[in-house]
Amino acid sequence: MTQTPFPDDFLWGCATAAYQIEGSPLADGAGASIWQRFSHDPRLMAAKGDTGDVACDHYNRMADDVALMKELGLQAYRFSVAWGRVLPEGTGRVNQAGLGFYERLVDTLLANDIEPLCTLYHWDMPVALDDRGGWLNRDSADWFADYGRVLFDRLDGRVKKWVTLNEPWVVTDGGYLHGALAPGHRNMFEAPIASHNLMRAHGAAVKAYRETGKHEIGLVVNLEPKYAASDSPEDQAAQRRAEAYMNRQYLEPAIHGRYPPELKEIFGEAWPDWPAEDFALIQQPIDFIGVNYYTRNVTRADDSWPLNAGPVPQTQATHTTTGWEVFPQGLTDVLLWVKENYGDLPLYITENGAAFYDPPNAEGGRVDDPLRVDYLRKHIAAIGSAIEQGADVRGYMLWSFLDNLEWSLGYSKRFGIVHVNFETQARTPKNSARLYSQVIATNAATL
Ligand SMILES: N=[N+]=NCCCCNC(=O)[C@@H]1[C@H]2[C@H](O)[C@@H](O)[C@H](O)[C@@H](CO)[C@@H]12
Repeated sequence: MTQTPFPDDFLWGCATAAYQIEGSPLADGAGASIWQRFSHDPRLMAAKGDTGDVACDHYNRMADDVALMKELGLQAYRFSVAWGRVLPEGTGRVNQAGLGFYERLVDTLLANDIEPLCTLYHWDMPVALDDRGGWLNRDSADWFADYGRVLFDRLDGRVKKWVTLNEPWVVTDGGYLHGALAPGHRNMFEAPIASHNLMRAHGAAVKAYRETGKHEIGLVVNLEPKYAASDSPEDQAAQRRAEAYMNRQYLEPAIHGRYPPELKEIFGEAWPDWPAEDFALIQQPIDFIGVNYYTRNVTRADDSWPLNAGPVPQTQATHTTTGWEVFPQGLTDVLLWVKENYGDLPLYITENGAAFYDPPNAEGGRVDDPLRVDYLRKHIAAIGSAIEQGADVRGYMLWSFLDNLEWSLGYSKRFGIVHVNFETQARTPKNSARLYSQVIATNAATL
């Protein structure tokens, strides 16, 4: 066994998101989100009948869940705020009961020596704002900044690491281009507009934070390294398009105040001429980049829409139940790619994990999940390798603490290191949770 020690102050935690775990989406005056609407629409939801009405019932079980985080030795916990709990109409009136839940969550975490990392937007826009155009409305930047101010004013200081957006790529590719996620639009002209307004909103929220904030704020992007299938010019160009579309579309404007040129090539007439002043807003300096890593993509030229670039199936590799290749090297590669392209901003792995079939094991409530244990060992070692090569990685938020609602795929895709029996709401740490506790205790990767 080889041990790779991590930096002394490396932060080990887990990540979740409001709509995926909380349940009670309309409790205590909360306003419905686009996921409340989407999950109840059998025409849209792939896993028909799987809604966020109960989920992991975390809204009612928060204290016990935090106690379990403490038992596992978590040092940090990345959660998201349901915008509609705090601002039921999205703007204006503050729902103190909703804000109070997050205040209790933060205080309970701190009382258990667990650092809170708070994500403002993890996909659940209030329907009241979606009905006003949602991310297609340029006013969304102001709506989002005002929402951020409510949270910054109440929680900054207790929360010292803020995230504006979780994965703007998934929000627009899933919600506006392909329609697989809320709000379920399929429109090539809408996707760039939603993307751009999301990034304007990111900038506006960072700017609002700098008015009073005394700590750190960053952006979380999902990065999937693209490896050209061959040296052919066609595959090389396909790799550049795929990398620009998923991996550069958000970091380029946030860090460099520009878009990659491939996006105009991809979207053509659907790619607007953006007002120059928008980039000054988007390019607000941030304190860290959050990287969500799950898998890689071997990319070749094909006739798929809209990229004319698609994956080469890696049939020999292990895959998760979401169909993603297990490829730990991609995590090392993508962390070094961020360093090379976006400089030495501190990095956090804000999500990494895998869904596998986890047969609950009756004996003593154990859940044996060897594939996830292996996945975590290898990906944590991959981070150690990136750190050894100069990447300034400060923490790791494992996805996810609990089995939860995997968006349109429902509850069958289990990412948790803690098994949830959705009939009884019983929580059972899996063997992967025990492994993670050891990693945290030793502050080292062991392979
Ligand atoms: N093909 N392929 N490529 C992989 C692309 C991954 C894009 N999806 C994510 O990153 C989502 C992120 C989300 O924050 C969380 O809310 C989700 O539960 C996890 C698990 O799905 C991940």
